[in-house]
Amino acid sequence: MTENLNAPQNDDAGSNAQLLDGRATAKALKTDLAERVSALKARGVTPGLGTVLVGADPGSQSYVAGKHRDCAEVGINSIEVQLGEDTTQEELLAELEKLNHDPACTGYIVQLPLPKHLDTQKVLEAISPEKDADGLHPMNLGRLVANVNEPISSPLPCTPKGCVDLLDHYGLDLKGKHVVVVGRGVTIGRPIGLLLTRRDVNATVTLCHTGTQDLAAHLAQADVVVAAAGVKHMIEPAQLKAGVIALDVGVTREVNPETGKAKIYGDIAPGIESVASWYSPNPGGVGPMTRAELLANVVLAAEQQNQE
Ligand SMILES: Nc1nc2c(c(=O)[nH]1)N[C@@H](CN(C=O)c1ccc(C(=O)N[C@@H](CCC(=O)O)C(=O)O)cc1)CN2
Repeated sequence: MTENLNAPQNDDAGSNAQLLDGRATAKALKTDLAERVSALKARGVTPGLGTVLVGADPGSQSYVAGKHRDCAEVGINSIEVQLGEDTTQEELLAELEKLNHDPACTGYIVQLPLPKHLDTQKVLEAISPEKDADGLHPMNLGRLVANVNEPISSPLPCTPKGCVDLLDHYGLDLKGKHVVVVGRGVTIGRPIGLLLTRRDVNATVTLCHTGTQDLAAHLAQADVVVAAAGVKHMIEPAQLKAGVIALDVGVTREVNPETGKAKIYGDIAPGIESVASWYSPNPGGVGPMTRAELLANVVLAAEQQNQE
């Protein structure tokens, strides 16, 4: 993190709210990744991303399709595994075993959430840690907890890494800032606290969840809010301090029954521009960063699996 852009403390702070543009930042990241992929290809190595989708949830289908479009954009090969809703745990584990041994697959993900009859934790544990493109295998999460990055740099969970890189891209310095994270899920809420409290970021983090007694009191104190509960518009901008940096991460996807079109809603209700100093919209903020970070993990894995 570079320049220090302290949150304004005055009442008209929101009039100059600036956009944390995830689409533009992800594009820049992908340009850099495409160069690294070209360098790998020049050495005869083509990275391959595998995705495993169980069932036909329209949101998950759309995210997986987006991941493969991104792969094509930067030159990564795609391996798509599509399984029926009634796939058993054993059948799913057998598919993962195939990917664990497939030399064309550098890294892969299992799209979440899984149908309820499947054991998500056991599934994540069955992914080879070296091919864990989501950074959600317990060994990789454990390395994040232990803050070990040498000699091998482990894959980091994509959404938290996307948040950190988005803030970094805009030169926002979180040193000494109080970050309030809302939501304790394994893909965002839990790991982001670990990233933001590393010495290179040096923020102070409060993790709020459904058991938090006075969420409003925590929100009112926050210099930075990471809203990752997945509850549509649960946070009103008026609950936040003037000058707050707001990252709207949670996703609620609603389909209009008349048009059949899906619309995305974040966790923060409309109007954040009038309160925040910086804000990430939803859509258009952390979502595209999540996708770019997935590619980054695949490229990193390919580089590490083929060290000169
Ligand atoms: N295995 C995983 N499953 C899930 C993850 C994950 O990181 N790994 N995160 C989410 C879904 N997700 C990635 O899979 C994801 C969500 C949203 C976006 C995105 O780019 N959103 C766009 C809007 C897209 C739209 O209009 O439909 C945006 O925010 O602009 C990318 C990836 C749960 N599952």
